Amino acid sequence: MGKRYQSSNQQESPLVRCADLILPWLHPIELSSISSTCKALNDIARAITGTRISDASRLLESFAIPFINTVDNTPYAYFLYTPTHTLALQDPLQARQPWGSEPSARSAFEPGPAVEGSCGCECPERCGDGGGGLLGCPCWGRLDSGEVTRECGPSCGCGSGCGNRVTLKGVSVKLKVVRDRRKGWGLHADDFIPCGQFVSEYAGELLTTKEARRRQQAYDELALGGRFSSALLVVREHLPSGNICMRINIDATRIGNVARFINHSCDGGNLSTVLVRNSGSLLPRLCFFASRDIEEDEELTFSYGDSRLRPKGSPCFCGSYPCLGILPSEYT
Ligand SMILES: C[S@@+](CC[C@H](N)C(=O)[O-])C[C@H]1O[C@@H](n2cnc3c(N)ncnc32)[C@H](O)[C@@H]1O
Repeated sequence: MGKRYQSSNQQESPLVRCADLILPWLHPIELSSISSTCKALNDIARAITGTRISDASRLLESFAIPFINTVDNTPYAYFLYTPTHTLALQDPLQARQPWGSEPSARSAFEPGPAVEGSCGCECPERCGDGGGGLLGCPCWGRLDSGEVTRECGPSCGCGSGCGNRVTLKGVSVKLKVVRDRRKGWGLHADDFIPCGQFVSEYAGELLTTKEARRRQQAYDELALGGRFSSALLVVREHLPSGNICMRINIDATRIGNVARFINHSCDGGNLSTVLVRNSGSLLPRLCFFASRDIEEDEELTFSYGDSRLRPKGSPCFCGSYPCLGILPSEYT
């Protein structure tokens, strides 16, 4: 394309190259019609950007979760939204999801694997209605460590109003995604969150360990180029003996929910993680609960791990008193 028509940040797309060949042949009326079409498209693109800024969750959560940026001109972060964990896609870079026009309040991704033939509870519409409170429901339970808890799920007879489906209803509190000059985007409370309140699942693609290692290597290389942050989390579920019994790799980098914006804090932050097992689901889900009362506007954080054990990370800007200055790197 003739450099005359190319603005400094314009990529030479096939469309622009064709335009350069075709436009010089047009009558004035045709040229002006093309010009007004471009203005209309520009208006539509601006409106879509505005809608995207207003809700990171694409209407897939109960409350809109806006992006707030007062530090630079990045309007929002682009990723595909899934409210719960989902099977890995062959090529997540090619996957698309409409965002910013007519609402499509339905996740397009396949939920995590189910246990075939499993049976859940046979409680009426709400567990506990049959007497005995939630304690009477066979799905209810919490291990002594408090790190794993059980809930009703796909194989249960109870309905969505059951009180033992706390984490299955998606993000349950008002949140916002706020830009920080050094940490990038971060998740903040947009209202007071009481201690013990369920906040969000860590949703993303479920990967095999081989695929997790492959992707982590690719992400590390991209991160060397600067301005790329990945969100691949490895969860290790331990037996009481302390031996690893299961590892779950959740990648929220391309497909995930707003928990992908939760930054690290060396003091452990204000969120605790709990593995929730739902009757009928093969894999547990990693869920965040408030570990203390959280004030409106406060950033939500948790500990990514101990950076003394994995000292290869980039600088940490958590600002907490015991900050070690290094972000724990994910060990895949
Ligand atoms: C799961 S993402 C969190 C969201 C991320 N800030 C973003 O903009 O998408 C993890 C990345 O966030 C950044 N990050 C998280 N906690 C940080 C901290 N305490 N200090 C500096 N950077 C942090 C790092 O780039 C890290 O790789």
